[in-house]
Amino acid sequence: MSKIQNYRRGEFMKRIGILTSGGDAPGMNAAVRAVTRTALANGVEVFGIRYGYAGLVAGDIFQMTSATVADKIERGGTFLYSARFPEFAQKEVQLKGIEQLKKHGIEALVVIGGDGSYHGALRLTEHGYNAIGLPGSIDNDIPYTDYTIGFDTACNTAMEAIDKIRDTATSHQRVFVVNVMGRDCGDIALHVGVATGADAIVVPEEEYDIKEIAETLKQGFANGKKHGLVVVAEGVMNAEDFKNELLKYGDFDARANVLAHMQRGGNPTVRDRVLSSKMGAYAVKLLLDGKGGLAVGIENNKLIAHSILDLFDAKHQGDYSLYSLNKDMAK
Ligand SMILES: Nc1ncnc2c1ncn2[C@@H]1O[C@H](COP(=O)(O)OP(=O)(O)OP(=O)(O)O)[C@@H](O)[C@H]1O
Ligand SMILES: O=P(O)(O)OC[C@H]1O[C@](O)(CO)[C@@H](O)[C@@H]1O
Ligand SMILES: [Mg+2]
Repeated sequence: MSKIQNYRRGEFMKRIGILTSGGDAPGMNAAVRAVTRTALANGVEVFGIRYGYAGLVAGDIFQMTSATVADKIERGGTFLYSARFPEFAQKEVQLKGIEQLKKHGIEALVVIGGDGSYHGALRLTEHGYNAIGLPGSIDNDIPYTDYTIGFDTACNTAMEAIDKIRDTATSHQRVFVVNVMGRDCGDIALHVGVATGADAIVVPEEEYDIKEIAETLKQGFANGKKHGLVVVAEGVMNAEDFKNELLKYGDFDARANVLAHMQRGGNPTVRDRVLSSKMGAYAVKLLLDGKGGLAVGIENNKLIAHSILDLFDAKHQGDYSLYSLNKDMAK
């Protein structure tokens, strides 16, 4: 792996920085709080960096106290703000970011974000600044972690929205095709589909047969069901297009619905707050141990840290047993 600075625990490390990057996720604030409070408890000063890597390069950096992170654990979004800043893939831009870190005496960084943000963290570590990544993304698309920060909240938000959709679907005996987020990952669709009793779940990781889905829906109505529900991961197909395809195989009264960014907002659930708190504290421990270029994860309820490099060769493994489980229950 890349260069590692060997700070001794608490001895040389005086200041760390923290930023949030990529798509925001509920629980990011709880993670920032955990990092800040844990660092302060270990005698390390903490600097917040606004607007992800864009703010790092621009020098939008401020010292945080315990009070800065008060009243934040329950809030959605990220109070440090986020940004997509593709310029950070360029070495000269990364070096500008490092100049800012040096200017503020910041010796190491915690980055909360997705796979793109991890690339930035790895580059900083390679340039001699230890950076640790925390998986902040609603998509649950990051390898070597069972769950990402924000996934549970997003699933609950989508589930509640679909429960409401079902009220109107039943009243009118309609079929609803609902898009949930997840870009190229079907985890939100799988979990939410099972939790809402969907007739079919469509995810990028599994083959689907639209004719078979139409038959399941028809059978449902024949069995006395008063509504139909198909949960489609956004990466597979737009809900409107999927609905139109479905109508080729069945004479349904159907509607399409895209839940979109509402899934990214809202107060984090207990699970997300606890996960964020554990991961944030662990990231500080790793930095105090002189480690960098690592991504924090949780596997079988145990905190782990993997080289970020390993993550780029791996693919997140979801619980695909949910797919067949749902198929059986939809019959
Ligand atoms: N190859 C790279 N090298 C350095 N920095 C990168 C690289 N790729 C992405 N980044 C930085 O990380 C930021 C976030 O990346 P991206 O937009 O891919 O989101 P993400 O972290 O993967 O989150 P999500 O996919 O969950 O929204 C980018 O805007 C950029 O600043
Ligand atoms: O509109 P934006 O910010 O580009 O993000 C949309 C994407 O972000 C994600 O929510 C991940 O954060 C994806 O599921 C979605 O495709
Ligand atoms: Mg990403």
